Amino acid sequence: MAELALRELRKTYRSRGRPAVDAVRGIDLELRSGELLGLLGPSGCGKSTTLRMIAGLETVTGGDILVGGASVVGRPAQARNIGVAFENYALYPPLSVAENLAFGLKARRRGARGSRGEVARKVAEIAERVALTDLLQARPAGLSSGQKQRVALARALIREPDVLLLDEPLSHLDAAQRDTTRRELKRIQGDLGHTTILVTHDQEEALSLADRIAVMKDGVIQQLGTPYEIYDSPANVFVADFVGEPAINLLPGISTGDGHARLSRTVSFALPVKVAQDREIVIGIRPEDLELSGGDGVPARVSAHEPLLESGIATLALEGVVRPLVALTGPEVRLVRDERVRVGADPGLTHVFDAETGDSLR
Ligand SMILES: Nc1ncnc2c1ncn2[C@@H]1O[C@H](COP(=O)(O)OP(=O)(O)OP(=O)(O)O)[C@@H](O)[C@H]1O
Repeated sequence: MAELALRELRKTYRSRGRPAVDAVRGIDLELRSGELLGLLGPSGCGKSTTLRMIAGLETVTGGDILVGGASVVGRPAQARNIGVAFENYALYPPLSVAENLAFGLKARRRGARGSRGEVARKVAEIAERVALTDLLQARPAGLSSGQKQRVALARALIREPDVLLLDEPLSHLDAAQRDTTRRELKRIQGDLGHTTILVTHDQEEALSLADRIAVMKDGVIQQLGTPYEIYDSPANVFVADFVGEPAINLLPGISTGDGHARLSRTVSFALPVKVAQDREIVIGIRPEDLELSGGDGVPARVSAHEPLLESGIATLALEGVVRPLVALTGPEVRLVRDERVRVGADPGLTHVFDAETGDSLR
């Protein structure tokens, strides 16, 4: 396995008669050998373009890509030793699973093809790893989405790549398959220790699989950190809003200068840091960090309560505040519409952002 580094990587798509699209605007990333990095962002943020440039399927407008310290930018895809498992599987329908896997091996070894025995041994070995042994003679059409996904993964792995690229590996799976395949993927990646980039728009996928996450928007990395760092200390409003389910409450307010944010004439929350008086800010409080208490706290009216099994979700109205507040409630809490409650938040868990730039002020 090798380290992977992206240096100031850029991509501008130019097509005649159309404005140029700056899809990737100077990305810097360093992956340790064996690390799994999640590249997370909304549709159109440049994730796939980044992956395709690393794989050699897309030209680079600027910057460099280094595998094990050596630039691969000038090399064609087949000479990069990078394994790619794409969203749409790209399996060959007339071939059996075993043949699809062997094909992956041969495609790279053109000229220096391994012996038949060696190919068969590698196919058997990788099939065992990803639990495909019983399906080696099946055709792709007869497989479930999760099984097809495992074949695509096995085909990328059989090349013993220096770097593994996974593009939305779980997006075609139903909820139950996604859970099991995600666990399998984590186990396999952990066992084999490939340096891996996983592209996804699904925060759960990124949070559960990745050692570190790079959150991307408009071709720029907004924040790079461990899942906990991203979740606990979002660098800006975009990251705070993109990561977390239900989404963080983001409420515009004015700093009072004495460690509070005023959200309306009667509603204010304590801030984790001192902010200059009259500065326009946005406070962020995660639904799970709000406490419904009988004692102190801000008066609120319940506008809806969804009691789920392990927890509930309360939607609350604060006096004079336009946006509703969403709070997670414990399994024992029963609320009715229009009930009056008090809601509070630990200032240590409250986030504060500049209203204009969106940057965190913590
Ligand atoms: N071949 C192309 N020609 C022109 N523009 C492109 C091309 N491919 C992608 N783009 C544009 O580049 C930007 C980034 O696209 P990209 O597919 O990398 O984003 P993404 O984050 O992977 O989104 P998705 O998850 O929807 O694939 C988008 O604005 C997209 O429209």
